[in-house]
Amino acid sequence: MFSSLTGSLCVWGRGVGGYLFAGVLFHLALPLVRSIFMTCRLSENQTMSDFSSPEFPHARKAAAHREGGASGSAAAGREKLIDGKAFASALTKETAEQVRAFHAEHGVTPGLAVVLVGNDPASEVYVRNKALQTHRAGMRSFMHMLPETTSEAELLTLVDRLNRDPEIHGILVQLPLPAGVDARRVTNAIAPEKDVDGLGEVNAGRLALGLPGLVPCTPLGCMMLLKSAVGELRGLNAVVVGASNLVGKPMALLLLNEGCTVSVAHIDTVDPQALARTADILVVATGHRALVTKDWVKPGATVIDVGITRIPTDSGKTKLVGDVAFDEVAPIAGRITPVPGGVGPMTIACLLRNTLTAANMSVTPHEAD
Ligand SMILES: Nc1nc(=O)c2c([nH]1)NC[C@@H]1CN(c3ccc(C(=O)N[C@@H](CCC(=O)O)C(=O)O)cc3)C=[N+]21
Repeated sequence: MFSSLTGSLCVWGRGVGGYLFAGVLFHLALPLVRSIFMTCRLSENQTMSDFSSPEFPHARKAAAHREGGASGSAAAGREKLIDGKAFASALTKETAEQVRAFHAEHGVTPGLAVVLVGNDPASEVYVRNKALQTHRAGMRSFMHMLPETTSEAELLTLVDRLNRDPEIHGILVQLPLPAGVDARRVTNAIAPEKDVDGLGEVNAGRLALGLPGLVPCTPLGCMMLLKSAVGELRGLNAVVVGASNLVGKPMALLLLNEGCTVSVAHIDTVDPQALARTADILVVATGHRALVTKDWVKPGATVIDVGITRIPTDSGKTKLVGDVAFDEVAPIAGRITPVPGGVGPMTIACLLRNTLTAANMSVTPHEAD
């Protein structure tokens, strides 16, 4: 088994940081942390000490967070926006530098295989952006575009081949898969050390246990944004709306591992709005556009919008909208991610990070835990 998680040192904080192996992996992780703080400074006019100062223990921070709404009622200014696009671009730049260093040291270029079956529009958006970014980060991209009619057996054969291919360090099978294909079986067939989506049972179990592993890209990206916007999360009330295996569940676990008090609202929750109003941190991942209106949000809360729905506009074009009614929520939120330009770009940047982490694991001898 593998024993590290470079891309999310900052996310796991002391919980999992303590498990990290020294050496090359720290070597990788530290510049990343620096870059994240650097990005924070750029976007928030804060200094690194603002994040680590002992003068801000979590209790005071939580209290300040709860009171934040009073002054946050002006129209949403730019400073309210959590700029996922800028953050992701800094992160990918950092990854690219580390890919170069990794190549210089090992003569290996990290390779990512993406398997897309059929033509789900959300997945196509993702694939388009991802291919671009992979090359930008100096990695190799192996695309497998398969017809809607591809059988489960064919997919399993392909995954098996990719598992054995030494040029491939990360494998991502786009979801959703066509009806008739057991997505769980396919996802789980990916070797855990190449499972850059973190959706297999080994990595999901590791996350649940607070052990290092490959963490699902979207929740990982959300955590990075949260840490940059809020700093210390310990003691804050977090509500995750949506309980999917892809986002909601791993998100809740990451927040729990950071010391938040976490609630998950889902389809059977009796009063999700009332629950959401208790949140200092509100993460919304339901796929229902504009579900979360201002009545769901406590003034001053930090709102992370994972939703991404493409809708037609009056001018006959299309646009992307989130699960949060941005125009009415932004004025009362403390900080908020936009759609597009929020979580989406972070998902891709974290996928590249995870691929580099996986490539590192492939060259670094490590013991079983
Ligand atoms: N195994 C798996 N893992 C995934 O992470 C996964 C998946 N399957 N299937 C499809 C969804 C969708 N998804 C997106 C990621 C980034 C953007 C993204 O970059 N969005 C840009 C906008 C792009 C544009 O303007 O078209 C933004 O929000 O700013 C979109 C969608 C990952 N998914």
